[in-house]
Amino acid sequence: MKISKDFLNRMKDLLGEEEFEAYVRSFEEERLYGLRVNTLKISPEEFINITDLSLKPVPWIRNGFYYNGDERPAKDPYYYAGLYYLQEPSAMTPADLLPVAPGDRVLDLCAAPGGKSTELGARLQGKGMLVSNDISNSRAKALLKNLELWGIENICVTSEEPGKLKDTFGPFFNKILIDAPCSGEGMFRKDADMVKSYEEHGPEYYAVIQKEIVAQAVDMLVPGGLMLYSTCTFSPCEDEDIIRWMLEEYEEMELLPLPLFEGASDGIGLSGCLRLFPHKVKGEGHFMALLRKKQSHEREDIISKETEKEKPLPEELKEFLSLISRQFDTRRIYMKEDCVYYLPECFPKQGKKLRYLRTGLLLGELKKGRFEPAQPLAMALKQGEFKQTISWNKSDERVIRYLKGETIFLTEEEGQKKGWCLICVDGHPLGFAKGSGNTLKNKYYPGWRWQ
Ligand SMILES: C[S@@+](CC[C@H](N)C(=O)[O-])C[C@H]1O[C@@H](n2cnc3c(N)ncnc32)[C@H](O)[C@@H]1O
Repeated sequence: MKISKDFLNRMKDLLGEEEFEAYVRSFEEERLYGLRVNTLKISPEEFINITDLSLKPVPWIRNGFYYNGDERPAKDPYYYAGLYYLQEPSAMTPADLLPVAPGDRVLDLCAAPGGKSTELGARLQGKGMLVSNDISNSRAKALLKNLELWGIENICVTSEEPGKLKDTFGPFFNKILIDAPCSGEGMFRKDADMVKSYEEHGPEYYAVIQKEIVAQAVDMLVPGGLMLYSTCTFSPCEDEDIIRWMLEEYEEMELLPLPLFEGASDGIGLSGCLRLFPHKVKGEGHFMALLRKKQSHEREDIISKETEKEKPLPEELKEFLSLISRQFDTRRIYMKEDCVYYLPECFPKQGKKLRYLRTGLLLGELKKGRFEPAQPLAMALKQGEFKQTISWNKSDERVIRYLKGETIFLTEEEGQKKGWCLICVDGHPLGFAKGSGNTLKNKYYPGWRWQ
């Protein structure tokens, strides 16, 4: 790997001679592979019991694990069931340090492909709302898939400039994550391509963008709300300098010191921030700072108290929802063209239109008197919640055949099925099928098929 002298000199200045040597030696070590367990669907302890992967815990992340680089966790039915997300261990830290709780209104401003949003969404446990945004439409599509695979139902996915979100939402969120676009110095060992893009756009280029994003985010935070700013780069001009600038520019913002853990370092020249270096932790490079907008109590008027009226639902939709043992609040059901969505509980009425890739959980489509359930609904269900469920062991060859989109035949023991069935692997939903005698017509979403 060819790293510019200029960058290495800057690192030497930043770290001092001795630590710099240790940093350079870290490039000879193998890159690390990590996965994070989806606590919406399974506990880390249960996951360890059922997986074939050889896992070792990431010491500072409760649901984070290292796996061996020669294993292929993305070719595993449990991956298709959304039980885990593949993520470099240091990158697990920002979402872990933003204290998100059920009921929060969370904005992940630079969210694609969803490494942090998936964790934030899991922490909401279906209550409150997560708005995940990325300016890049193509990256936002990957984000949407990851969030839906993960089974998060209270999401909105947008692809907008932060200023447009600010004009629409105003001060609305009580937790904001900015995982800012950056020069990526902390990822050189993991991804050699980062070195090439670094030559094109270095720290100074990104510092301008970061300030623009932060400025919009401050205005979207309610008083008392928390903001976690993170990058995967080392240059202070993208890290501590941005935080210092924010504190000077917005006197309502204050820095909340982050707790250090073994291997983590304090901010450079600004105590209370947190840095991760590849020569000190088993992970790549990261920077984080937690801030709060001052004022002790939140504004009461943020969410409109205006309540929607109960809506009459089409009969075919009512009939399908009766197969699910969960109460749907019909005021949150939103129909656009033939698609039916279930909006998050605090979805605000907005004046201006945003580029939404998704508003809430996609329940399905109304098709000439029928209702066809959608893949995201299957992923958001628990096995016991759907009337007719079929669960196969991971070793049953029909699991992969189902994921490939093939028609499946039931055994005599399984009996005959009629109508919609939720297909599961070891009790974890994969998608829908429609039973007709001993045949299951495959309804797995074609765009997600096993390749
Ligand atoms: C570091 S990556 C985010 C990684 C993501 N948080 C994750 O954990 O998977 C930064 C993202 O910011 C997006 N981005 C760049 N400029 C932006 C802007 N002005 N507003 C919002 N997103 C932006 C990029 O498209 C990129 O996906």
